[in-house]
Amino acid sequence: RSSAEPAHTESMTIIEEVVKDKGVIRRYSKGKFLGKGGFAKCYEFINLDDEKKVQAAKIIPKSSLTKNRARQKLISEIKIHKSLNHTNIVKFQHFFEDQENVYILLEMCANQTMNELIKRRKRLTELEVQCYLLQILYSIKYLHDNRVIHRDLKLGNLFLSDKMQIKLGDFGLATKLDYEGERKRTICGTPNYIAPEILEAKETGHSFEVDVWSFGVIAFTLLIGKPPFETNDVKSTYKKIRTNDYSFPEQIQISSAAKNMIKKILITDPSKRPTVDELFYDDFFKTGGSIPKLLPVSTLACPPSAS
Ligand SMILES: COc1cc(C(=O)NC2CCN(C)CC2)ccc1Nc1cc2c(cn1)c(C)nn2-c1cc(Cl)cc(CCC(N)=O)c1
Repeated sequence: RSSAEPAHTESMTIIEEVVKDKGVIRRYSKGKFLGKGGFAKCYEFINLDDEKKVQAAKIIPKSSLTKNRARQKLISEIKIHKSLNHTNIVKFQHFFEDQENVYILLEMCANQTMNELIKRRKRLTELEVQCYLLQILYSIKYLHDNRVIHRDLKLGNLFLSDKMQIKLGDFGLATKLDYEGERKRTICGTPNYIAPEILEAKETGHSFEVDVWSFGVIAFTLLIGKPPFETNDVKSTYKKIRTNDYSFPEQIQISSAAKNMIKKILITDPSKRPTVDELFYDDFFKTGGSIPKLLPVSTLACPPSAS
């Protein structure tokens, strides 16, 4: 600390207006509040020493890290996320701490998450779903090829960049297998689109197939407008997942290719589900025309065809 700075200011505020990262003397200006997740709060951070670069700062108060489990979870999230590098995965840019907080600086995704998109649009056209699902498949393939299981794939973790590219984020429940064939047996935190084998805590454990299950739930939600097992209480939702109790609403027309893909994925027995590599060749992605790499920003508000 420079002598000019009185010592007591650091203890008075929780998140200072200009936060200093002592490690490399970087200064950030705290911008608007973007939202929260668990104990973390997310703010826009403008990097005062790097052409005003804007980043998403996930800020975790140290007061929430007193329990060892919460600390281990954060350490695991940082360790796994730091090691990843893929265009459809949120870039982990930097992390540092001060007396009050841990700061994780992440790639800014200016068009929020697919949660907000679905809230605005109700449901998407099949062309849009093909475009988004392909990008999500690329991100999951990259994770699985690197022996990482995300374990909490959901619309709220699928961010949209300013160019409308999908960026998978939030590795708080992710795990890295130590060897091929390893099966995980425990998970903490409530994944939203949870696979039945995790619910049953099968002695056979769980693995990559849980991400494929969540991918199927995401596909259903984007096409229909709400998740397949949704009820108004968690216990009933878990029962529907365990008994594979879901159906396609009559009043919503979706192609048989879309229905068949979802039916192939939402299978209780994980060994019967397709792998990510197999899903790239599913009929749902075999369209006469080509699938756009990116959609126009206008589709945040209305379908692409209505141009
Ligand atoms: C400009 O960029 C954003 C804007 C907004 C936004 O407009 N949020 C409004 C804020 C005001 N309230 C009333 C409505 C939502 C939301 C997210 C933005 N970008 C944005 C947010 C981001 C990231 C990248 N980019 C990453 C990575 N992690 N997080 C992150 C982290 C946490 Cl802990 C919580 C949230 C909010 C919940 C959520 N899942 O969106 C987000």
